[in-house]
Amino acid sequence: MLNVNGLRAAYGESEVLHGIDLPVAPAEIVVIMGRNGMGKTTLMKTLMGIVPVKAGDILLGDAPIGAMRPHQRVAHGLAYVPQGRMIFSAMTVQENVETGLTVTGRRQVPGDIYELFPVLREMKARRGGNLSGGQQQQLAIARALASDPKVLLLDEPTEGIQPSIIREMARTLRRIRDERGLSILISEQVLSFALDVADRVMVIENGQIVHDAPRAGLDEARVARFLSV
Ligand SMILES: Nc1ncnc2c1ncn2[C@@H]1O[C@H](COP(=O)(O)OP(=O)(O)OP(=O)(O)O)[C@@H](O)[C@H]1O
Repeated sequence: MLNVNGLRAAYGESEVLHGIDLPVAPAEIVVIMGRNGMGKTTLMKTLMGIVPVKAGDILLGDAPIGAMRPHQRVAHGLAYVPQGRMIFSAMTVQENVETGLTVTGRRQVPGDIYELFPVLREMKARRGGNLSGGQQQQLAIARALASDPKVLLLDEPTEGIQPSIIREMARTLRRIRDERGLSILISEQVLSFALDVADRVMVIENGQIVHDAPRAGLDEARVARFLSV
């Protein structure tokens, strides 16, 4: 569903991604793990078109999207939950979700989004800034789903969220995958969450993929070693 081949990206002269190959199958959840500064956020931003592609291809289904502007990528079915969530804090919960509708032409938030996140239905009229970290993360995912994506990107979704909510988030993401057949790519540092949610785990180090294995039979100790400083 998402196929990335030989992807390179740079900030000015400084190349940060050095040829990433990354296939994400339909309805597959892939978690990219790596320590701070290894290139996870740069990868997400390059996939979204916030950082330009220096070389390589990004295919979403059959469509080459690597030269498209971010909003065109969203229209083709890519959705993004950025690190830090970026909720519009002065807008209500409902208004936040509605900002995700723009590419679909719909006026109303589909009810199944609130079925996934009942707490958001209860809090529709609250300002986004008044929600807890876990609720804001649900809101950011709901906003991304409102654009009816084929591929969902989440950058470090567990950051600043308590362990019980992290486990619930893993369940919800698997449910979204099962119900919608969505492909999901997550960047993460928390190994227990990756083990809960992933079908495949990859490790990025200094802008290169250094490990790639299915969740079943994953050598957890080896992945943990990559994550320790
Ligand atoms: N805007 C920028 N300009 C120049 N260099 C940058 C910029 N953003 C990130 N970098 C550099 O790119 C490299 C990868 O950073 P990136 O943020 O992608 O890592 P990360 O794995 O997402 O880390 P974190 O977990 O801290 O978010 C780092 O060396 C970082 O210093």
